[in-house]
Amino acid sequence: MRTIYWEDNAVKLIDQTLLPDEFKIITCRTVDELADAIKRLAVRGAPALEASGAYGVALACYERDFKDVDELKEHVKKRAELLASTRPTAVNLFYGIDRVLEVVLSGSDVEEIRKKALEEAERIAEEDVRRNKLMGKYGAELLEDGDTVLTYCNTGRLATVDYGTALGVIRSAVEQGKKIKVIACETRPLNQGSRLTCWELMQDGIDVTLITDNMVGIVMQRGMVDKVIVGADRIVRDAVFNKIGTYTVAIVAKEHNVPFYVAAPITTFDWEKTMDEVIIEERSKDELIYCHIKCRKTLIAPKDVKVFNPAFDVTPLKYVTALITEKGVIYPPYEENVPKFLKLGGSE
Ligand SMILES: CSC[C@@H](O)[C@@H](O)C(=O)COP(=O)(O)O
Repeated sequence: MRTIYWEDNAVKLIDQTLLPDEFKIITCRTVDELADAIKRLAVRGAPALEASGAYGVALACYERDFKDVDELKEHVKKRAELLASTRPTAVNLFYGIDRVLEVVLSGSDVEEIRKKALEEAERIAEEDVRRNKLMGKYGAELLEDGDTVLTYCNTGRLATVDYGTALGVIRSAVEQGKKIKVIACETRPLNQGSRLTCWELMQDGIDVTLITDNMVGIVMQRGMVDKVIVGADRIVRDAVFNKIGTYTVAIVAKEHNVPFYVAAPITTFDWEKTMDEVIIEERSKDELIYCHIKCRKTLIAPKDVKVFNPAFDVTPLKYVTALITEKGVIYPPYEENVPKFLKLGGSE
């Protein structure tokens, strides 16, 4: 089933804060509800955020009655602003919002706009699944039978509409009959690796071993890792933004000559920008000082301790062996090669 979908004039999504303990679908009938789900990471992962932004703008068209088309457009613009304010780093969120908003603003009839906005959102969701499969196909060529792949955060079907980016590459290699083992990092503070990646891979019968984030050094030093594949929230001219901790993994991989691959769709590229121009989301102190799943109120640090909690970090492109996209695998020099791939078109 899909991570996020449209049903009965509402956006439905798997609540990722509860997994693996509980599998629950949330129904968002208003943009406020969807914005809240995005902020508290009930839906997360750059491509899933792209679909969330797209469905969110479509949802704004259905939220209430409008006396005319101008009133609808004003309402939808405000709702789009709210969606855009939820999370700043993953560029895909803005891509999804803007694409559907453009459809809304170019329409001239309320019913027609509603229909076309929803069709556009559904198209974006379909494109995500298609491009993940393509990324999987291209990326799987980099994996050999018997490889152990280390991955970080969750880049699977839960982080996308379906199939996944970095996990999609692993999935695709396994579908080709290759024996692949995965080492999943826990990914503190919200444990997307231990809670989501391990759950997803085990559901598919893919061999996965969980480690804490501070075990990356020892597994590389012992030669237990053949390749690293991670996803991305934004790829700029000089760096990859991804879940906090990715940079450390990249440096350790470089030290041990382990190839470090990043799998992401073309809509994750923001090639006009450089690393200094991107906002890194800082999240609540509570994520570090409390046990945050179910036992939310158990202190695991002194309540008054000072906390720094950035959600993402910046990995300079010099650490990246290749970028896996739905258009193919891009190798350095990126300055020269990425623009050629971007010219091949958007998300397909
Ligand atoms: C295919 S998902 C790629 C990235 O979005 C993923 O690695 C990541 O960093 C997600 O962060 P999150 O804070 O869980 O949204």
